[in-house]
Amino acid sequence: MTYKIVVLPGDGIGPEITQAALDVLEAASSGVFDYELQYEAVGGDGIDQVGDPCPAATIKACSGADAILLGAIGGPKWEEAEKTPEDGLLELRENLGLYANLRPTKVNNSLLDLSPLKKEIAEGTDFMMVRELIGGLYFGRPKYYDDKEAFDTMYYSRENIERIVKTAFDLAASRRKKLTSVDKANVLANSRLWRKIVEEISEDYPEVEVDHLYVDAASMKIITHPTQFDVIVTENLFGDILSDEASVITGSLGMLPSASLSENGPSLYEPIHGSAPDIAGQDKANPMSMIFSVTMMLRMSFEQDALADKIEAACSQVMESGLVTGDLGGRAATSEFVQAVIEAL
Ligand SMILES: NC(=O)c1ccc[n+]([C@@H]2O[C@H](COP(=O)([O-])OP(=O)(O)OC[C@H]3O[C@@H](n4cnc5c(N)ncnc54)[C@H](O)[C@@H]3O)[C@@H](O)[C@H]2O)c1
Ligand SMILES: CC(C)[C@H](C(=O)O)[C@@H](O)C(=O)O
Ligand SMILES: [Mg+2]
Repeated sequence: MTYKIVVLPGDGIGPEITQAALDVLEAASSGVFDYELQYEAVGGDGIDQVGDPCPAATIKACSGADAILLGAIGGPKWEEAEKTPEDGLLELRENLGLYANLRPTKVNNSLLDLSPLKKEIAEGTDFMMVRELIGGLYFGRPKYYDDKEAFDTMYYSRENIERIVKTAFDLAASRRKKLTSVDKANVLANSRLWRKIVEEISEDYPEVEVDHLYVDAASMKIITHPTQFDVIVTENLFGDILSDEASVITGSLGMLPSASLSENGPSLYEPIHGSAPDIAGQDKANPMSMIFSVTMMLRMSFEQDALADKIEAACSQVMESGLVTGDLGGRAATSEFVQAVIEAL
């Protein structure tokens, strides 16, 4: 069976790390996993190619794919566009119904030196953030600003909260059976409903231990006690912020992948970071976020666990040898790192 993977390289370092990860996949998968790639435009690339950051052809191709890989979008060139690359990304997520964004923070205990945290704090960190991806302040209407005032709308329906919370409970039940729900129920109406629904659904999952944290305290505990977490579930904006914070425990934002799931359609895999315009085009980007996005795809969309393990083992071996990119304190170029991973396969 030949699987169809739609590839959206995007902008900035997006195309560089996408190519790097696909080179690794090609070298590792020969004779084991058969796939074909279809490239489509998104973000600034979509604006440049067809005048739209979320072209209809891209949505159509994604809908018919077995999985989607996205590099990153955005950059100064398109900041003033009528429809920005970021608008395009949100439109893509909404159109594909990608409601659950899974962002794993897992520390490799043989690479503890890469973490800015003390070894004894970072060691054993392994949690999954489940970020609601198509609701909340990002999508609520009205949304408006002029020179005198601005407003955004934070909106969640019961159905949308139930859907993401159930996904998080299912995940916790398959892991270490601990779920932390992060909200701001001491201030926000949205969070009050969120917390109530988490409590209701917890009755269906007696084996899962549940606790609630306010988002400000959560941001502190993620850094001081990262091993205390198993699955974290939170709304869109909180999840955006907390996951960039969490990534640092592994050593760099350039390490974190994600999987975005819909109810029936294909899943989309992308790094959690952006297009890094400050290092784009310089062969400096850490491709690990994209390589891990590919291994998440292999596991979650194609049940290719052995292939994913093989790729990750080769990456660990290279990083353990000290060959890492600048964000992790090393000097390796992206191309040099990828070459070493391919040799280690
Ligand atoms: N999903 C996405 O495509 C996505 C996510 C976040 C930001 N963005 C967009 O990206 C653009 C830049 O935003 P930003 O600078 O705030 O965030 P960013 O995530 O692009 O970069 C933040 C910092 O992390 C570094 N970094 C990120 N990924 C790295 C990697 N793989 N290797 C090494 N270093 C890496 C960058 O060099 C930069 O110093 C903006 O247009 C923003 O809207 C897109
Ligand atoms: C670019 C932006 C719209 C996006 C988000 O906020 O979701 C990004 O920060 C992310 O984390 O994927
Ligand atoms: Mg973000």
